[in-house]
Amino acid sequence: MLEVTRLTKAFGGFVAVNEVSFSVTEGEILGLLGPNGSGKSTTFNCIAGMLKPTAGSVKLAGEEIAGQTADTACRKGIGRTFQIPRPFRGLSLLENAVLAAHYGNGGHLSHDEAEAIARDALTLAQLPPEADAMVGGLGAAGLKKLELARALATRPKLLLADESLGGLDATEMRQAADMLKRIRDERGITIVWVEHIMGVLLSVVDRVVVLDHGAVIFEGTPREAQQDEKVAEVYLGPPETRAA
Ligand SMILES: Nc1ncnc2c1ncn2[C@@H]1O[C@H](COP(=O)(O)OP(=O)(O)OP(=O)(O)O)[C@@H](O)[C@H]1O
Repeated sequence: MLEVTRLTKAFGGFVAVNEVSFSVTEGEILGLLGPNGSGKSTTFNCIAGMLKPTAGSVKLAGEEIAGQTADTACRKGIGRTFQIPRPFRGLSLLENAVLAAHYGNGGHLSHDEAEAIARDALTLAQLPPEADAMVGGLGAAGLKKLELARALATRPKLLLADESLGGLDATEMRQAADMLKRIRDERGITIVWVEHIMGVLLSVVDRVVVLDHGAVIFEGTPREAQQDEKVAEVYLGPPETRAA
């Protein structure tokens, strides 16, 4: 469904993403991992149309989408969440999701259609779909859920989830991971999930791609990732510096 080939993004002379290639099959959950600054968000932003790649190809269902704008990517079926949620705080949860539904569908929906999609997205994200539920009362976990609901309301085929666990406690992380799995299992939405921590992600994803310094250093199953020396080095440092 998604084919990223030799994707490269340079900022001036600095190459943040260097010939990154990976593919995602329909219905899969792929974990895109790597330490801070390894190029995960830049890769994401090139796929979602927030950044124009310097070189390389991004194909969605066989169609080249590299260099297209974010709204084109969204209308072609790529939904994304952001690391730092920025909802419209003066609006209700439902109004936030309705706006996302209109945006993701090119403004072609009637109000009733957009509202039905928005309520469904809020319910899927385990948020109250009632018209009077406001953003103000949400904590970190609630804001992450709203971020997810807004992305779901665009009716994506491919969901790019950016650091869905940031700022959550252990229980909330487990719930967030289970929610992404349920979204894939129940709706068949393909997911690329970016995190800098491995933790609970490994129990949910089908496959893992690990970036370091802008390049792919590992691709395989979660079990293989846990046993891979290069992955351990990136996360834990060289063997001689690790605690016994
Ligand atoms: N607009 C930009 N201009 C210059 N350098 C940038 C820009 N965006 C990102 N970078 C640099 O590119 C590198 C990769 O950044 P990126 O945000 O993609 O990493 P990341 O893996 O997502 O990190 P994190 O886990 O902290 O979000 C970093 O060194 C970062 O400083």
